[in-house]
Amino acid sequence: MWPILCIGAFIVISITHWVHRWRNPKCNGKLPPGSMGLPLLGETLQFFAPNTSSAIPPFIKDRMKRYGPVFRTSLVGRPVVISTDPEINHFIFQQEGHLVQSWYPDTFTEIFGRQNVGSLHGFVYKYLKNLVLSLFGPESLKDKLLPQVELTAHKTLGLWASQGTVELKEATANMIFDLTAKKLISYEYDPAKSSENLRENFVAFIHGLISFPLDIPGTAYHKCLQGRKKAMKMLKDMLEERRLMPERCQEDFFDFVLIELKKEGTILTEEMALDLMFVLLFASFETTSLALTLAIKLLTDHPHVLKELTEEHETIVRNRENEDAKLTWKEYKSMTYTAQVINEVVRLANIVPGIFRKAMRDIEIKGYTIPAGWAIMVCPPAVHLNPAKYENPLEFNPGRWKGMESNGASKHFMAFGGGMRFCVGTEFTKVQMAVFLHCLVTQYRWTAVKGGNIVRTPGLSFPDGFHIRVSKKNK
Ligand code: HEM
Repeated sequence: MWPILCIGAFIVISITHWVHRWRNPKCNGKLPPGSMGLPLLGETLQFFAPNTSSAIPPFIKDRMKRYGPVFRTSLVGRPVVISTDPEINHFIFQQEGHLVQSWYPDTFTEIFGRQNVGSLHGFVYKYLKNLVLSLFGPESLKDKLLPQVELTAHKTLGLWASQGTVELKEATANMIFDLTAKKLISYEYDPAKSSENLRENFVAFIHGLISFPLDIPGTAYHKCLQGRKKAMKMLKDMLEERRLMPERCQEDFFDFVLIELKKEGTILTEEMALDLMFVLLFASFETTSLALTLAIKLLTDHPHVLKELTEEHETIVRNRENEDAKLTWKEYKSMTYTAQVINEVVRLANIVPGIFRKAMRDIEIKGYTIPAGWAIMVCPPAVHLNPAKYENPLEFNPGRWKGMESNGASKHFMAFGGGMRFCVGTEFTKVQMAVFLHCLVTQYRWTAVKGGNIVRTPGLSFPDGFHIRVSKKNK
């Protein structure tokens, strides 16, 4: 009897001690206020709970009210400090490689690969970043990508006009995926040649990425992992096939990789190259298609903005010697109001609801200590919807960006991140959005048919899609 009682008491004391330790983590200073939630689960379920508003996510807003702009919590088994404070966010971005390091939950690494650019640091990271910039940076955009983007937009819009209704999120994602896949690996899906479509493996990806990490059949996360496996196999097979082909000069990213892998002392590995291709394919189409879908939804709901935008683009066409000439870089750079519309769309879209870092040592900030090893989540929606900075923050008002069109990143605008890890695809996104809008408003009109409702988990999604009917304008 006594031994059983003793064992029982020992178990109760151990669990109580463990729960107490969970709720009151060790810290060599003062932790930010907050709750660590339930043991192991933390506050993960509340964080991922769907909501249909475009305001600051309820999870964040409630805690800002209760604890102030910086608070602690636990997400997917990790202690996290969440910052909604523009000064702290800015400081964190500037500390990359010093006090903090880019870090994402293990689930992200599982999906994007251990050698993906977001998980690499130091000179290997710099090497990969330069590689991406050579593909999608300003020089490449100006000389090669701008005409390709315009051609793709024209072709796509022509196709849509010949169809009944189009579900915009899926249709823009397909358009962008095709363009990026062509640029990176010269991939074009041909059902006559292969039953496997690379694009199909990326379905519902953003949903799975920012969802509860439960790897069992039926969950979004599981679907995501299965998609990654199949996509990686296809990419690997394609690279193998290319290796067996006669050497050709550099036409796409695969050619570059094969040349680079042959060099003595190269730091590029096949795994790194494949993870990079996967990340770029995902990052380019999933994010920009959400931004474009929201842009068209907002333009549909705000005819006065659409009118001003259309006027800007019609003026560009009118001022040309030949109206059918191709868009030039100078014309793109002259799209001032369009740039304001794009900034306003990405401010409201909050496509990336959290940017993660890991504290490399104890960080003292505004009277609090963030312990070494903890995750830090910078929260862009809280910054973008701050009424002290953006009057009527939920209003779609592109004019608020007048004079600040070329805003890269600032303490109050971090849709594309900030500091050393600032998004390398920013200008590519802006070119794609501006050129697509140019082709759309100068040559086509559209009407909304159904859908357009938004859900955030906390990543943005359109659960019923956004269905529109497109027709050619009568000139
Ligand atoms: C609306 C469109 C986009 C949004 C909102 C967006 C947002 C972001 C954000 C917030 C980051 C910073 C992540 C961090 O600091 O940890 C980032 C990084 C990154 N983005 Fe984008 N992005 C977009 C489009 C693109 C495109 C089109 C590409 C591909 C060409 C791309 C490729 C990348 C890459 C490779 C990184 C990692 C950079 C690094 O670690 O230094 N993004 N993006």
